[in-house]
Amino acid sequence: MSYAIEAKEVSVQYKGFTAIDQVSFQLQAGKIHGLLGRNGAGKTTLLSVLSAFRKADAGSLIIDGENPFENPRIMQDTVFIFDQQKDLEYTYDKVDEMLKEMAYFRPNFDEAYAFELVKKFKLPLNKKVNQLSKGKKSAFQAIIGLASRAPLTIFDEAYVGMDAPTREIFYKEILNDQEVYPRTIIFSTHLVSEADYLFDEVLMIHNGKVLLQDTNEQVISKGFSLTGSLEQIDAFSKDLDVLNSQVLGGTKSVTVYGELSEKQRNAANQAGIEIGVLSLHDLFVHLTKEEDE
Ligand SMILES: Nc1ncnc2c1ncn2[C@@H]1O[C@H](COP(=O)(O)OP(=O)(O)OP(=O)(O)O)[C@@H](O)[C@H]1O
Repeated sequence: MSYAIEAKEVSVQYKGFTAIDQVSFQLQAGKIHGLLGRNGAGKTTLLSVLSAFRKADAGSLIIDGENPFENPRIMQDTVFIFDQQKDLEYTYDKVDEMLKEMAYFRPNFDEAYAFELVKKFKLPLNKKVNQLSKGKKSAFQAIIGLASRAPLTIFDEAYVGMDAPTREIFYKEILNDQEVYPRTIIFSTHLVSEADYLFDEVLMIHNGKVLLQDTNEQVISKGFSLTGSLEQIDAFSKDLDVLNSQVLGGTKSVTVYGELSEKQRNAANQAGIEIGVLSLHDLFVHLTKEEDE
């Protein structure tokens, strides 16, 4: 089971400051959506609306055909995992006790899978949750998020404190379990380069607005770099959407957002201009660059 989401002109304000500014998008059910945005872009605010933690100030939000706010069915089927290090300081139950209790709150919670994950993440079962290290607390949260198998599963920078090998286990588990038990997953992150292979679709936000939304494949296909002599690149790129440029001696390299026609590609090849691919990380960095950076 997985939920589709449709947001229309959703806005959220904090005392007059617009954190989410009339955003509209659709998230397809059963896909992994990467939510990318810089610090303060509005990711957590948006996710707290999608998980019905807070009500939008304007616009409409429909999840699986209904408004999720104060909606017991949708709320029970939504899991929102975020960095709860502070709250977990006051959780005195042991890891195994907590995991056993989860089945009362989460209709699809798979206890056997949760304990399998405990082994993979090497969590000490009989330690109290508040005594876990930072990374293990995040792993504990990730286990709840995964084993809940909720139709709408939201991970908001849920990897905080996990070391690189642990994050790798987390990412692989998302992919593997999603394949067997498809659900709608939204995964917000700054660590774009290491997590980009997870995403079916990408929603990029900037200053509270949607910058782009497309399949991961489409987004990546729209970015490329051109490298050649300064004069050649200047001439070739004058009508292109250049995001960034670098000059090294007589060589110039530009990052471009858009698509090259077959004719342009042939012309570039003939002129000896090198066409390179860009990663989602490169595009994210270039597309969200501020004027003074
Ligand atoms: N409770 C609040 N009161 C006032 N402003 C807030 C509040 N929470 C968030 N904001 C502001 O709203 C904007 C969006 O914040 P949000 O936490 O949603 O961003 P984010 O993309 O999750 O950032 P980060 O990547 O740094 O976690 C920021 O400018 C932030 O300062």
